[in-house]
Amino acid sequence: MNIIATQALTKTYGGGVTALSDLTVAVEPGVIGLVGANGAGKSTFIKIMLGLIAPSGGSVRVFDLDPVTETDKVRARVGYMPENDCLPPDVSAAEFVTHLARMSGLPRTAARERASEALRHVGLYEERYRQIGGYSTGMKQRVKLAQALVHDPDLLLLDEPTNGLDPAGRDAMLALIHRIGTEFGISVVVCSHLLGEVERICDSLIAIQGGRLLRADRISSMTAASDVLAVEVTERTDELATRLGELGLPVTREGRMLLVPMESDLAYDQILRAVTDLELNLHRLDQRRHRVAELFTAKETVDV
Ligand SMILES: Nc1ncnc2c1ncn2[C@@H]1O[C@H](COP(=O)(O)OP(=O)(O)OP(=O)(O)O)[C@@H](O)[C@H]1O
Repeated sequence: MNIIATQALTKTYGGGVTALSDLTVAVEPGVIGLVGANGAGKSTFIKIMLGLIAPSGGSVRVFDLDPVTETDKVRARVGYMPENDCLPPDVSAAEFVTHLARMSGLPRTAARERASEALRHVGLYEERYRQIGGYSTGMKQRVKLAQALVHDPDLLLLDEPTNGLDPAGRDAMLALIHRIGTEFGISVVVCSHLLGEVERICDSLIAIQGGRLLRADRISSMTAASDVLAVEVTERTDELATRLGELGLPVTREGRMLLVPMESDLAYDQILRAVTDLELNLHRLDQRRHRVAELFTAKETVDV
């Protein structure tokens, strides 16, 4: 079953900015990366799924519910971690997360227990009675994640969860998200402009550019083997390139690697023979895999 399905979803803001255009996508459960450059329309998509803003055209269903007319039902099943800093500095994490649990409808005692549990899951149990204002950026991001988890949702929508974190903090946050997705059985949509980050922890990707869908697929399909052979020798790469050229193979060089299209089954054997004839040490010879970054035509659109 799809957890999210859109049909020709479009959002035009006042002033004529089209943030989403004709977006049709069906999303299965799992850890899903929503990637695109700044301004691609990721936050707009998330806000529409939460019923915070209405689409200008097309439709969206979350757990087969309409976020516009069944907003409460959608929010009961969805946890949201916003991008911006939005935490009150003068209360403790325990008080804040308990308060949000109460707002989601839990009785007082259950709310307190669930808040402690959510803060334990994100690694803030020991620090939960300290005021949020004294927390580091990484701890604040964890509080935001805990409040998204507190009402035991089936889907988490995380908007740029690694924002402002140093490399170690990023790794820890990504590991935590991956654990939530795999161990808790909650589906997670991780929204990011950093393709390399989401690629590490997601099963599938939705890539958008300028509000339009580039591709939605499992990462394993996106990185399927290509019809190009990559060959690398430990030294004398130029000599091998010349020899392969003489054999009529169209060779291109990429750093220390030579790339040869597999136009026929012969290419593989010809390369091996050339390496042997020249008495070179073969470092690698394999079918090159597609890279997810190839999705984005212009290199500068995402940081890989
Ligand atoms: N409330 C608004 N009014 C007018 N234009 C808006 C509004 N919110 C977003 N936009 C515009 O819509 C486009 C998509 O913005 P959105 O925030 O959804 O992108 P994003 O992919 O989340 O980018 P970022 O990573 O920078 O948050 C941008 O051009 C943005 O300037």
